[in-house]
Amino acid sequence: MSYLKIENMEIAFHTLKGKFVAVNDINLEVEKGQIISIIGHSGCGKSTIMNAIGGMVFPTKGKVVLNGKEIKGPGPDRGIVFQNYSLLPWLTVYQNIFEAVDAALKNKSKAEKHEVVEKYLKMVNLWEHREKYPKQISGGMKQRVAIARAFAIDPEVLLLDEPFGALDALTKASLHIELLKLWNLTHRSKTIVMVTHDIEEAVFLSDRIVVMNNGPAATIREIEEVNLPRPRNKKDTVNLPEYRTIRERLLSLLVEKVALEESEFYKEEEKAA
Ligand SMILES: Nc1ncnc2c1ncn2[C@@H]1O[C@H](COP(=O)(O)OP(=O)(O)OP(=O)(O)O)[C@@H](O)[C@H]1O
Repeated sequence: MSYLKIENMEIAFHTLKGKFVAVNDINLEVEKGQIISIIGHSGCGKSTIMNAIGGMVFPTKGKVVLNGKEIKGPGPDRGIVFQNYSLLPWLTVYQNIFEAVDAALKNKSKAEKHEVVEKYLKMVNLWEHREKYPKQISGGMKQRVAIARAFAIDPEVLLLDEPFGALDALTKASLHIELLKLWNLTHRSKTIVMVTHDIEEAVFLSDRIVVMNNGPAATIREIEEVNLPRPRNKKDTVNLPEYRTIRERLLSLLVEKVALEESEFYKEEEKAA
């Protein structure tokens, strides 16, 4: 039995114009410890699927099962990292992580909790910056705090919704390595589901990539297996022929869609002329 399983899921929203089906007929099985990315055009339901795993939206058909139990709401077994960092501005870097650890790790003593915070802050090279407030650190540093916090509270599943979306290429590349470092530190036992628009990021990090069709009523178009060797580093991995093959395949899947839509647009224009 799979660790995380999405079965025949439809998610519809009630809108002023009636029922709007965002995603339909979603079937996905994820093994424990895998890193999965979901990619697709804007509005194809990537965040909706993530939110269903997070227990923040509910399937209108089908179900999401984690570790044998149907997901009925949010829980400490799942940690979420958003693009906008979601740090509390009135707390320091240290306090932002400590508050979360304090609330989540109920069985640990205060001293053990401080050890956890220190360990993860050091892992993401932010120990020196622990007394700063979010407004005093860069976007990349904030994202590192958010990721360290997510790992520190030790959820079994990490849900990353475009976690590196707003960052420049260099910061992004170093955060990819930080993420894999943290994942290795936990003996690759954490299951990670990530939404991204960045094909290269998806290939570099993932074991499998879910490519969505466009919405409404979006479905899974294809699931690509990424059998690149681990541990991965940017320099070697991006030069592997398999890396390029998967990247090209994903590009053609996503760009083909844009090309088709564009040709429809021009046909409509011709008709109108
Ligand atoms: N609460 C809601 N009520 C109504 N419609 C919604 C709601 N949440 C999402 N939708 C719609 O569902 C569709 C999928 O949205 P979702 O945010 O999951 O897409 P996405 O693939 O993550 O998009 P993006 O890449 O732009 O972030 C969109 O058409 C969106 O407008």
